[in-house]
Amino acid sequence: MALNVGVIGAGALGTAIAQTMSENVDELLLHVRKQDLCDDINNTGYNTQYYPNNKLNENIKATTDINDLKKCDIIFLAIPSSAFRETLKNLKEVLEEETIIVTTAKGIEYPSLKSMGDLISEYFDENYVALSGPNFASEIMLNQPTITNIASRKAENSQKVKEVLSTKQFKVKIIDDIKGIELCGVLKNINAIANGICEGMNINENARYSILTRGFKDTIEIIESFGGNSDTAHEYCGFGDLIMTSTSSESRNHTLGILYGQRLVIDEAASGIVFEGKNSIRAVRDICENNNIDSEIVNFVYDVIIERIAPIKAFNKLWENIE
Ligand SMILES: NC(=O)C1=CN([C@@H]2O[C@H](COP(=O)(O)OP(=O)(O)OC[C@H]3O[C@@H](n4cnc5c(N)ncnc54)[C@H](O)[C@@H]3O)[C@@H](O)[C@H]2O)C=CC1
Ligand SMILES: O=C(CO)COP(=O)(O)O
Repeated sequence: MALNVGVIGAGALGTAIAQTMSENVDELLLHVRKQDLCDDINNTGYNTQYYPNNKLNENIKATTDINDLKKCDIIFLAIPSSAFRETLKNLKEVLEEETIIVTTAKGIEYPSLKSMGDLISEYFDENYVALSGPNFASEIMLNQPTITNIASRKAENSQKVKEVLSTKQFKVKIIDDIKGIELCGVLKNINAIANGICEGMNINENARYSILTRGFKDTIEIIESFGGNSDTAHEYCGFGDLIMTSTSSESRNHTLGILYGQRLVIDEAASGIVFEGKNSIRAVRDICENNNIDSEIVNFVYDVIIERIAPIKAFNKLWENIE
């Protein structure tokens, strides 16, 4: 394929989608922050930090120089949402205005309440595409069957991104709801934490799945209030990702919830693990307040994680109010 494609972020997801797309392009540029990891990838063919047992395809070339991305038609940002603004500022110095930027991050900026797409359009007009779905990176890396959704403001951009991403195993479905797709990714993380807290406390399954049902309903309400389409909640990026991450021990957000539910507090910053949901709680709570939405699930997660209220006390309040 003639398109030049780059990925920024050689972490779990960036490496996995680079591997997938390298099937479709002549050369895939993978931007890495650290020189030693960049050298490892180029010299050994392994991302020794994230996937020491999976050989990368030979046409993946790592670089630490952002100027190398100048020639890219499409750039995927596979970095945490907290790193978006700084990265976009740097990219603005080197990229052409028409470069398509794809966001994979499931986070939101606080206190601006801007989505990653909103941030991209601050620097690069409307040329962005959002990607989200039930997509554990470890499975994508193993070339296991996966579907994702993408959405954008320009149909031709979605089409180009679909072309570079699609393989026999990795399917891409275009939807027409840029607001909804991004919110689904953010809200499923809050639900994953909520269900993790309940699991950590050993709350019974009848209650846990009722809470998940309520979380799905709240997701729809929040999406609609933010100008999204409720149908998006029924997509892979909605229902699929919500259920997957709320119930799977592979999810970092779900695991974080379990730890809080067990009252085991870890040093999250020192762990270096990306817990997007934790960083989104205040933003989602503000979105609810601004739109007069009273989400018991959002309040529950806020009470336990931010206010540090005892999980059982927070759960009793949730259960009293849930209908
Ligand atoms: N891991 C997964 O299964 C999936 C992750 N995502 C989303 O993708 C995003 C990235 O997640 P992961 O790849 O899992 O995280 P990760 O922690 O595995 O990788 C993050 C990458 O970003 C780089 N990075 C961190 N701070 C940076 C900064 N300030 N400037 C430039 N680069 C920086 C790191 O060096 C690392 O290469 C998150 O928003 C996550 O929610 C979405 C779908 C699946
Ligand atoms: O978004 C994901 C899979 O779709 C990954 O979820 P976690 O960030 O909770 O691990």
